[in-house]
Amino acid sequence: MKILAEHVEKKFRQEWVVRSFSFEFESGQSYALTGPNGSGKSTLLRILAQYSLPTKGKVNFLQDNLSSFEAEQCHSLVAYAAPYVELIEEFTLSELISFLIQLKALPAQISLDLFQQYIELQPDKNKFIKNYSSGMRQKIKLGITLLANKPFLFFDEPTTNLDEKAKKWFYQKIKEQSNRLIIIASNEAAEINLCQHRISILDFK
Ligand SMILES: Nc1ncnc2c1ncn2[C@@H]1O[C@H](COP(=O)(O)OP(=O)(O)OP(=O)(O)O)[C@@H](O)[C@H]1O
Repeated sequence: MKILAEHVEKKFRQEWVVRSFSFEFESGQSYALTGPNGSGKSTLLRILAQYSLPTKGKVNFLQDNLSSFEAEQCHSLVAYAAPYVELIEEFTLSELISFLIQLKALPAQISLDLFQQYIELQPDKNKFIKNYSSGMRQKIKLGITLLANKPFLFFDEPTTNLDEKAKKWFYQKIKEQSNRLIIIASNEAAEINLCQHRISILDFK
């Protein structure tokens, strides 16, 4: 599978954030999207995930035979973790996992125990998500994204709020991926170095 971006441009009022971005992303590969604060990494990441529309140009998700997925299928191909993608704060972790399974955002076989083992956290099962620490919430978001049965994984500043142990956990989980297409928007050297390819957004201004 591929993500094909063709002549993508994005303008907010008078500000061009991305100019003429064309790129082919392939399954089994990982890509770091880099650039200084405010350069447009998150904006471009959302467009590539088809969460928002470009001002000009287009993004297509392609099947192995290179035909495009139908627009209504695209959403089901993406798992996305970012500081601006919120968890449902009023749920406990157990309720959150059940809800995500119902939405098909997590596979049916994921249990609370399995999830906790995967994220290497044993938080209080009855605690509301809003009462978890910011690092724990971030790890939960990353766990949900990694465990989603989706071919395209998007991460925006994934190790924000994580301690060293949790960062190493995340790096290891990314290294274990082989068939998925991974895009990480980041300025962190360790996250950028995890990826096989590096794209500087400043080249598309
Ligand atoms: N909805 C919006 N309306 C107006 N301007 C926006 C909007 N979203 C983003 N911008 C502007 O687009 C530019 C790029 O923002 P973006 O968040 O994509 O950058 P970034 O590279 O991800 O930054 P950071 O590293 O700080 O997270 C900024 O000038 C920002 O203010």
